[in-house]
Amino acid sequence: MSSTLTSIEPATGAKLWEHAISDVPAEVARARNAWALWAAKPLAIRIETMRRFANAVRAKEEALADLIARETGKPLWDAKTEVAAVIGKVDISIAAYSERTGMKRLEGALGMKQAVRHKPHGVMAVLGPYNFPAHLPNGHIVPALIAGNAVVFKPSEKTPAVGAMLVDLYHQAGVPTDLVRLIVGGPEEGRALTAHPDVNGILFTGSANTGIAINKAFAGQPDKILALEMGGNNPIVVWDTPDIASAAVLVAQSAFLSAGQRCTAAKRLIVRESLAQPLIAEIRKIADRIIVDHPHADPQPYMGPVIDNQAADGLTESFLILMSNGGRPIKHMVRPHKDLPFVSPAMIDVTDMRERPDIELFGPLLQVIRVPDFGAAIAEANNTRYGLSAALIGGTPDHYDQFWANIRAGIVNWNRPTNGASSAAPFGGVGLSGNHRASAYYAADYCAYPVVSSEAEQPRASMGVGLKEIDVSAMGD
Ligand SMILES: NC(=O)c1ccc[n+]([C@@H]2O[C@H](COP(=O)([O-])OP(=O)(O)OC[C@H]3O[C@@H](n4cnc5c(N)ncnc54)[C@H](O)[C@@H]3O)[C@@H](O)[C@H]2O)c1
Ligand SMILES: O=CCC[C@H](NC(=O)CCC(=O)O)C(=O)O
Repeated sequence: MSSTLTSIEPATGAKLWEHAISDVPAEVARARNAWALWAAKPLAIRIETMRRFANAVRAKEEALADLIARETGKPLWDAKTEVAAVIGKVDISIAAYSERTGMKRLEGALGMKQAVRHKPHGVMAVLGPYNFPAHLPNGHIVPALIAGNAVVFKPSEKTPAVGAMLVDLYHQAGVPTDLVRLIVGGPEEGRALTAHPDVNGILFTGSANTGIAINKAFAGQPDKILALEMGGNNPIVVWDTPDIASAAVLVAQSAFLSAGQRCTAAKRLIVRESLAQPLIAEIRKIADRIIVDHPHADPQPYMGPVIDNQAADGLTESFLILMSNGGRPIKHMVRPHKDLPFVSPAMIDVTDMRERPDIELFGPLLQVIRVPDFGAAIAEANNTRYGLSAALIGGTPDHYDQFWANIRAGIVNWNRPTNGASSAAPFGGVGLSGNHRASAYYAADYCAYPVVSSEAEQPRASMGVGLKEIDVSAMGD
């Protein structure tokens, strides 16, 4: 067992970063000790510290974007949008805290006064994915800190350097060093956090398999908070539209942005049989023009590599498995460099497959399903255990009403891509995509619990009915 973790640049195979594996109990103890003082600080101080964090990120935005691009392989322009989301998260979380978990006064019958306030849970463990190594963990950490929690943060073992830089930025902004602790490690350290008695909750973003494992590990512990943000097998349905060119662009963006490594990426294109041929031809033209290159290349690429060779091998193998089970290739997945994880965008028609695997193929691989009518399109879209994002392109307002009413997902869009969700809205899915604890604007909800207090300035009271009369004659003078 290695005692260090090494991070590799996907685009070059070069070593990027190395660090000793963390001592999980020691880090949790430091966060636990720092918690009470932070929770007792006025909200205004916690908010001010988060604003300083946003400024600290602004001051280092070039360096952070560069590191994200190098460690994930995503194009530099894509990494810059991730940094913008990190900065934007602060103001959004401040507004969300006051709207969703702020203080409220209620006036009841007979002048009874009640107050609703929120308390932090304690030490929250944040487990991050590799595809958005800064933005998505930050989407748990900022609301957790505003609410008064301490945080132990374990970035993905594939992107620890970005995680380390994020933690440095919190500290530079004045977040106490012991309050946010970096945990360097992999699944073993994730399991140690899950099992630790002093961790009050896990805020997780990652794959459904890992989310389910954590859910099982938490069985019988109703006192622990668990927010699961997991993957998707997201459908994009294209129905009657005169604008095939725009529909094709929306499909290509949904499927191939960030090399398809977004939880909201479209994995299945469901299209009316009569539109299939012209639409597929148009998407193919776009896919043929997509530049796949190093994140810093000039001209700028649309896609970089996927995260590592194992992921690239898994995708090309999946393409072959779909083919050998009846899928008809529309555009093959090609690996231009034998030892590096670059893959080209790929499409396969799986309409005639008897059984389609309902798994998230986390890369630029789009499966096409042709259907005869709108009812069949909705049935196909729902033919998944996941339920994160779904989009309808084209169709009438009636089609959209029907789509919205029948689709089982946390994001249901019309004439917009499946991905690119806003931080200013709730973000989460159902089924294998999440456990009904939406993140983004609703992250405030799982970072604090409500406490209701009935309050009066004096202990004035009466028992009301059901008491014996007082025998006044028996009372002394
Ligand atoms: N819904 C969302 O908001 C969202 C956002 C981004 C990514 N994702 C999903 O994340 C996945 C890609 O990320 P990934 O491959 O890094 O996910 P992953 O599940 O492999 O890892 C996520 C984190 O969990 C840790 N971990 C792994 N096994 C663990 C265990 N048994 N116990 C505790 N922790 C453990 C990892 O070390 C990592 O930090 C995709 O499925 C994607 O759809 C979801
Ligand atoms: O990979 C998963 C996230 C993709 C991204 N979603 C968000 O950024 C949600 C907003 C937030 O968490 O603040 C997308 O939809 O592209």
